[in-house]
Amino acid sequence: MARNLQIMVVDDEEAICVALSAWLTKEGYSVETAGSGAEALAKMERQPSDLYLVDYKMPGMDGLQLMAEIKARQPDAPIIMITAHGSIQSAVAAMKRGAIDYLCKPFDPEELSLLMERVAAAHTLQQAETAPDGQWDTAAAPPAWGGIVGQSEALRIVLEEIEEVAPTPAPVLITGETGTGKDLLAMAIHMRSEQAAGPFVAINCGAQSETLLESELFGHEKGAFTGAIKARRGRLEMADGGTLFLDEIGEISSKMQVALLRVLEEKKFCRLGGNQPIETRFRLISATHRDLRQLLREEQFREDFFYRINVLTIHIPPLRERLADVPVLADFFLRKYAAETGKPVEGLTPRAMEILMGYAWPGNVRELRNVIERVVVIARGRMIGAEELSFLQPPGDTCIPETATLKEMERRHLQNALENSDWNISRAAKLLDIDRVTLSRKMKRLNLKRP
Ligand SMILES: Nc1ncnc2c1ncn2[C@@H]1O[C@H](COP(=O)(O)OP(=O)(O)OP(=O)(O)O)[C@@H](O)[C@H]1O
Repeated sequence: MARNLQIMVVDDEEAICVALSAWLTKEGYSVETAGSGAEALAKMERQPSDLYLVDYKMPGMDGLQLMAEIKARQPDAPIIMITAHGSIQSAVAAMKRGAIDYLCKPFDPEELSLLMERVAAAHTLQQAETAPDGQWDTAAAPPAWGGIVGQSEALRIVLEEIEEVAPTPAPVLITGETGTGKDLLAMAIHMRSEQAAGPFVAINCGAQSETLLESELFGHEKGAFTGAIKARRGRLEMADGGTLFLDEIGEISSKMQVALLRVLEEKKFCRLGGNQPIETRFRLISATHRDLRQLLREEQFREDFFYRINVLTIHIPPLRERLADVPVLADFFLRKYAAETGKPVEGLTPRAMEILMGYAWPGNVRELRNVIERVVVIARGRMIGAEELSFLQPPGDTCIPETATLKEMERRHLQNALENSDWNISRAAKLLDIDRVTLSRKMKRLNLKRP
């Protein structure tokens, strides 16, 4: 995935520059390297970066001196100091002089990944906030919201609710159909919360088996189970001082609900295979596309856990109930994919837009994004016409009647994807942009079987 962040890595050890550059490039960032402070400043004159990763100990100009030089030229530039393992003093010195964080050598890829995501999110938000005009053009519109595009009244209300709940420490439950943007909303809450400077740690509870989820959340000690060759921190630990986002919370087992409830109440836990309590304090945000009250009635969800995670609720309506967002989202994705693919596509014809507005979007914004990506890739001219969107109007019996229930629509939609993939679950899941486990679960629930 291409990310909108230019990073400069400054280190006199070439191996570190090469390794960091390769890793960050793989993660989708644009990277430039410099072997000394002087080289970094020269490169910066030509092309300033959005983020600087600077080694503390370098011959000639050291990390702190370089940081002062960068700040003199680019006062708002975020700088992360690279320090040797265990060198807490240098990390503290760097933070005191304005570094936003520090990284210890050798690098923990997971930590690096989280740190970069946090910086990238802050950067997107800052860019949106300083953009001359956002998508919101009414006087009552909220300030720009990093990455959240829309102009409907329904979305405006949701964003207002976010402004209200974000600064409080209370757990938030975000509900809404799949693909409505719950992840983006969770991130927006984090960015406006007291923990904004801390980590935002997300985990999809529905995408993995219970054992894996448990070890991802709690971490484990060395030898806790076969294959645990070294100790590993879990997400509960990583989220300390920040936000823990539990996506697809409706999918977790009763046993896991009990375990998490205990952590939420005691604010401490033990890694798997360990007996040393570890303290952790985080803001909890959960999300689900399921009706948790229904799950409560069916006794598939615990009441105590439900009330614990559901102190504040934010509901994001499906796209078909906020059609005013469709044109701006379509335009946003069209520009994005045109820029990424280098295609000279400029817009949609009025008839094409009518088709988008008339479609039910069972997969919500994610589906709209995928549709636009697809039509940009196949586009021949500068405008996308109705014929390029004809696949949104399935012929004959696959046509979904206007009175269809959501469940029927979901079933038809999944069936279409499965038929288009010869009932290959991996391919269909990719087409639908969900994971295999979720698709298999949905198939079971909707009683969808290969004919
Ligand atoms: N208002 C929006 N503006 C821009 N992009 C959006 C918006 N809403 C959703 N998206 C994009 O649509 C895709 C799906 O959004 P997201 O993953 O947040 O949905 P979700 O509700 O969390 O889905 P799921 O329940 O499947 O996890 C993402 O690529 C996201 O960036």
